[in-house]
Amino acid sequence: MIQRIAVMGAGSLGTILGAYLSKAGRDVVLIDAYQAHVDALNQNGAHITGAVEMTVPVKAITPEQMEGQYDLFFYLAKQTYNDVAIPQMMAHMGEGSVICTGQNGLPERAVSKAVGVHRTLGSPVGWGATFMGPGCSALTSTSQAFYLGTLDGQITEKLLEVKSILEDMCPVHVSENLMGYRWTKLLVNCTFSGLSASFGCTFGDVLDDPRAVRLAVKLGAECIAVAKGCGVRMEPHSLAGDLDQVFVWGDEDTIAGSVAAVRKGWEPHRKLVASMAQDLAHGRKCEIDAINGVASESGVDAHVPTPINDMVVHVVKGIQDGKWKGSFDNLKFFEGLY
Ligand SMILES: NC(=O)C1=CN([C@@H]2O[C@H](COP(=O)(O)OP(=O)(O)OC[C@H]3O[C@@H](n4cnc5c(N)ncnc54)[C@H](OP(=O)(O)O)[C@@H]3O)[C@@H](O)[C@H]2O)C=CC1
Ligand SMILES: CC(C)(CO)C(=O)C(=O)O
Repeated sequence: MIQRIAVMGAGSLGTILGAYLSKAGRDVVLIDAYQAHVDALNQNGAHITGAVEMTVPVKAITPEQMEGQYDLFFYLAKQTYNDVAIPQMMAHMGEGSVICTGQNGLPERAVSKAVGVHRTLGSPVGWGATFMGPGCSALTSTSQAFYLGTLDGQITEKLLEVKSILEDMCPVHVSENLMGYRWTKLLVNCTFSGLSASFGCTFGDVLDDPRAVRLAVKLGAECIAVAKGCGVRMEPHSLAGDLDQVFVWGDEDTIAGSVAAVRKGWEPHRKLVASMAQDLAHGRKCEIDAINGVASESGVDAHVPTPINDMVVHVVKGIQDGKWKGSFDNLKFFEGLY
């Protein structure tokens, strides 16, 4: 039975999930490395703005203040912090404890390597958030969903318990095919998040630029080919639309049809700025290796070429290393590839 819950990494997403679980009366603590944020959460509550407005009293601590065992960790720190955060959680887990990772990419690999497949759940997140400052996060999606599953496809009692906890916030779609959800979310991040980071722009700016939106189609087609090559059957995701209609690469008429479908389907998300782009704007390392980097690596394993994903990794790493800035000038790197 899950009683003690921890949200590990209470930033953009974790502040919001923690607020909903606290509001529902759960025994939940928000754990974050940013002391001023932890102090603000304890003093003023979690202030959620954007698609909802609410301020909820919450309990918050830093990782060093963790005590005893937690039954469930919702893991929402960036994958760039895995080396520190996973051991911190492991020190406070019992045999029956689980980590449910909502991180982007294919994050169950690192978590299950550390704690075992039986203590790993995956929960691709179908909504967006932006950290506004100590104590405050903005919910940037008007509708929200979680997707949930285990690596071995079993629908366990623990999984169903976690489902009912996440339902304190929004609908939860459970499937035996977690990797199907993962790859659809990975496509969302490889396409629009990768380009939002490369060009330092919103999803809407990608839609509006004829070359960028074409690149998004080609990136999506690469992801679908790699997923197929890896034997993954992709599942529907609220942010991605009908993949087989939208991300088809072929002759010019086919590409024009895909571009039109992408523009229509992604219009509601035009204000989103990818969390990778936000990290770069703040001079931080972003999750590029865990996103387009993972698509490229999986392409190598599946013998599927991924030239556009490879180039997104190159461009974003160049921004991260201060070699160039995120701007539409970076379209030049993709010339001749699409
Ligand atoms: N934001 C979004 O819209 C979405 C994000 N995601 C994914 O969810 C994950 C979390 O993203 P997001 O909420 O944006 O991330 P944020 O960076 O906003 O929040 C993560 C928080 O974790 C803190 N942190 C870092 N290390 C530790 C640690 N060892 N222990 C506890 N806390 C720690 C960070 O502190 P500090 O600031 O001091 O580093 C930060 O406050 C990522 O994998 C992201 O890709 C998925 C869907 C949407
Ligand atoms: C799709 C998106 C933009 C949702 O906010 C996301 O996953 C991210 O920013 O990392």
